[in-house]
Amino acid sequence: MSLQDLHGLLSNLQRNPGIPLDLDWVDSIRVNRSAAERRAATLPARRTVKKKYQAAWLLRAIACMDLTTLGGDDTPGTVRRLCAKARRPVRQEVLAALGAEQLGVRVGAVCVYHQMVPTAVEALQGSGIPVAAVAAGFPHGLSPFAQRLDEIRSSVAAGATEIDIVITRAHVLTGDWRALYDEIAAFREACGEAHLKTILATGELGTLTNVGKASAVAMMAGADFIKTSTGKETENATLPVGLVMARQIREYLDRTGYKVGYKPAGGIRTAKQSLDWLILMKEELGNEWLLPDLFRLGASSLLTDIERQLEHHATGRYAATHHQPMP
Ligand SMILES: O=C[C@H](O)COP(=O)(O)O
Repeated sequence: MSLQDLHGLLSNLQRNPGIPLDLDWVDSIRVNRSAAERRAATLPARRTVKKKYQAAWLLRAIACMDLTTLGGDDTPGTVRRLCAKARRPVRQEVLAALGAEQLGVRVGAVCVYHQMVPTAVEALQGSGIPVAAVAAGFPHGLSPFAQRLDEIRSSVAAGATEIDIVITRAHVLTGDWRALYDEIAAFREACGEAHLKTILATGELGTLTNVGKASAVAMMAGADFIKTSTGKETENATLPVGLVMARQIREYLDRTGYKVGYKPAGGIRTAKQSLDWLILMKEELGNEWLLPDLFRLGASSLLTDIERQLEHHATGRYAATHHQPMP
């Protein structure tokens, strides 16, 4: 199956409509941090990707990547260059050497601030690559609620088909699950047909138990994806957090029959880290979560290292980083 076909599967997935808030379920969630850390530590050690398959796995990581720029210094020019990279993330000669020219390699989405949505939509026209916008007072989620809803609607009107919202961390830290549920459900409604990715900012939630509970509430409220971090917290995506969230996704599937996607984001910079995340998905959720409709890696600089590793697979040599220019 080509990577284009994988992207084609996107539209066939039934969206999670959400379910009523189930507080008994939320109360029952308890996470033992040391057990989660031990299990997460064994994942990269127990399962490695054999060298001959590594290039294919790295191409898969690219297909699942939300290529991101969320800088205060973003300009239409840098966003256009990023979109050009999104269309052709790996140099032609590297793909040719890997025998992967026909795969149609491209990224999962391009993720930008609202201001840059029209530029990205125009630059990606005809590519089939969705534009994701961060919204709802990103990164802290503390602007007036009505404004956060407006922001979502404006990004959808501008052409974003995926909306990455942030939650009010205080709702989690005070255990106000009803407020969290209502907030996310309102964001989902404001998204309309656009897919809702719910950023939990896990590094600010205090405990893994809170991460588990917030994951469950977000899915109950209708999140299409749950996502770890904004990339702006001190602690971003970690494997123990990934394990907790993946297990909640599995639990939600078992109880409701709905598949919710997963997006680790923030601090994922090396090809090796991207393989660790793919292994975690395969082990905990199975092969369907290795496809862009259910898995994304949010990253601003990961592609540079993946391209470097692919070049090494293709030629046996490492190129200087400046040979894989990013905007
Ligand atoms: O959602 C994506 C993150 O903002 C990217 O974080 P990063 O710059 O650490 O890769």
